[in-house]
Amino acid sequence: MLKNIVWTIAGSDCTGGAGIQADIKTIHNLGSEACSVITAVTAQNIQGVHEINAVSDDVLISQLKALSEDKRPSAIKIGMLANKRQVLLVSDFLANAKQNWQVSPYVVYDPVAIASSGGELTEEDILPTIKQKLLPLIDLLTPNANEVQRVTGVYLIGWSSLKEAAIELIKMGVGAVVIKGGHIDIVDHACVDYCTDGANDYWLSSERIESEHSHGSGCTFASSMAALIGQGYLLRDAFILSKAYINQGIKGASQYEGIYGPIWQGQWPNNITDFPQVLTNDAPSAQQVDWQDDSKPSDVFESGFASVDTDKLGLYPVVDSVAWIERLLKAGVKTIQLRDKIHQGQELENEISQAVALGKHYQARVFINDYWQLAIKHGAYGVHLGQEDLEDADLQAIKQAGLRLGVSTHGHYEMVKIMQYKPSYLAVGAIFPTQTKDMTGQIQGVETLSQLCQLNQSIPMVAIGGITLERAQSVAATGVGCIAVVTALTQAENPEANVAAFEKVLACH
Ligand SMILES: Cc1ncc(COP(=O)(O)OP(=O)(O)O)c(N)n1
Ligand SMILES: Cc1nc(C(=O)O)sc1CCOP(=O)(O)O
Ligand SMILES: [Mg+2]
Repeated sequence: MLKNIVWTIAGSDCTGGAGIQADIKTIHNLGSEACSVITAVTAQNIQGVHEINAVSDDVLISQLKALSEDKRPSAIKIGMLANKRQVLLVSDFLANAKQNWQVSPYVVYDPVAIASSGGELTEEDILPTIKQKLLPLIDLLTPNANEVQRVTGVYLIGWSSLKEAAIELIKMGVGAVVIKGGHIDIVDHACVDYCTDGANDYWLSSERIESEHSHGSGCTFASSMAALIGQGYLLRDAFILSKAYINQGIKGASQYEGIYGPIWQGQWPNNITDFPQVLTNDAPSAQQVDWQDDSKPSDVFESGFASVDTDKLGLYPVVDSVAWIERLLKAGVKTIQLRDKIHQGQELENEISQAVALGKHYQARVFINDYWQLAIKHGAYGVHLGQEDLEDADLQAIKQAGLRLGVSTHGHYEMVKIMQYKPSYLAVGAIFPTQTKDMTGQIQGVETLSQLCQLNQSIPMVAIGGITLERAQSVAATGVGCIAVVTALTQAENPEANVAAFEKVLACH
């Protein structure tokens, strides 16, 4: 299989802990192919940076040229640029690549203005040139607190100042920003990281890990972002995965002796304890860091939603009428959803009450999509809500009525966010492209589904989106335990035969 190629344009760190060495280990360990363009050879150790030997213009250009010929990347990570000439050369190169390459590379820049060990990494003040020439070509900038302050002049003294600084950076031309929380001291027990593309904001909070061994964490984070976005992960998913990678790396580094050791560039992060919390209004994690002045604790986080009494919900048809519910319950289905996007008013209410009655008759789990008030009124087994639906729903009312809650998620970020609510099940989609709903840009594939199943071992999982009988085996092999389908049954020649065939596949796992 062809690997996704990621370049790192950065300086060599002879200790191996940061710079190009950290980048290559990260990119490789996360499953991409790493190519390197060395800008400088540094001599450094735990005492600091002793020497910087910038490569000549010719040496820099010849590396870029050679790689351009047969190793074009999906993403490029830029770290240390040693002088103004290098900033100009790399900017010219990127401008040309973005304009003329068939596939424009996604460019991540970690503005290593100041080495973590304290020594300056540049020969002169290159900031004005960076702002003028390089930043407008950057898709994602990953500064720490010092770098944010140096570039924007905004001091990070409260959570809203991170937003303020990010807006300044986006005005300078970058596509998206992650402000890393490692050196932000608004709270001392947690590390809060912020990501925005100007339209969407993502906030993560991790318990601060007391360790002296974080050398190379900035390089590792930026390389991880480049590798994951190059592999097709959404910004928010690359963000949470990269943060988990750093947490794993800092914990793994504690085995080193001495001071200021390097972070560990480990394997794919698949331990949920390494993942940060997603900050949402009213969540306990947000209160712990005083995230919002006006947020108030919500009881909904205190306990989980009613259980579905099994960790494997089996085949889960999602249908739009009572007629389909009756037909499929007769065929032996035990979990089903009424997803009625047509009826309104009394007709809709009649559909819901009949669906609930059928569920009771056949002793099956009937979930009602979207209409949580009617589901409560008619005593449904459960409710299914999407991300946007959650914003308007009264979750406490659903919980108090004893209804189960299923929630749609699309990737790592949303799954970790929703796990805080302890729903009755978590749906992941769309696994494959589907004609039933526009899921552009949110196709997960079985590999991601598998990662998500490994991460969440506490809440039953459901896979949905483009799943056919032919694809069912690969989906069930992830350990998901439940397959939700629309067209694989509603457009089948023999839906009853397909029910039996899906159940057979699921029973083998
Ligand atoms: C099992 C299951 N998974 C996902 C969905 C989609 O829910 P949502 O995102 O709210 O979109 P709509 O179905 O309301 O269009 C679902 N219904 N069921
Ligand atoms: C309703 C729905 N929700 C999805 C999600 O990913 O949240 S995918 C989807 C459509 C599923 O239909 P089919 O089985 O025909 O592909
Ligand atoms: Mg919905």
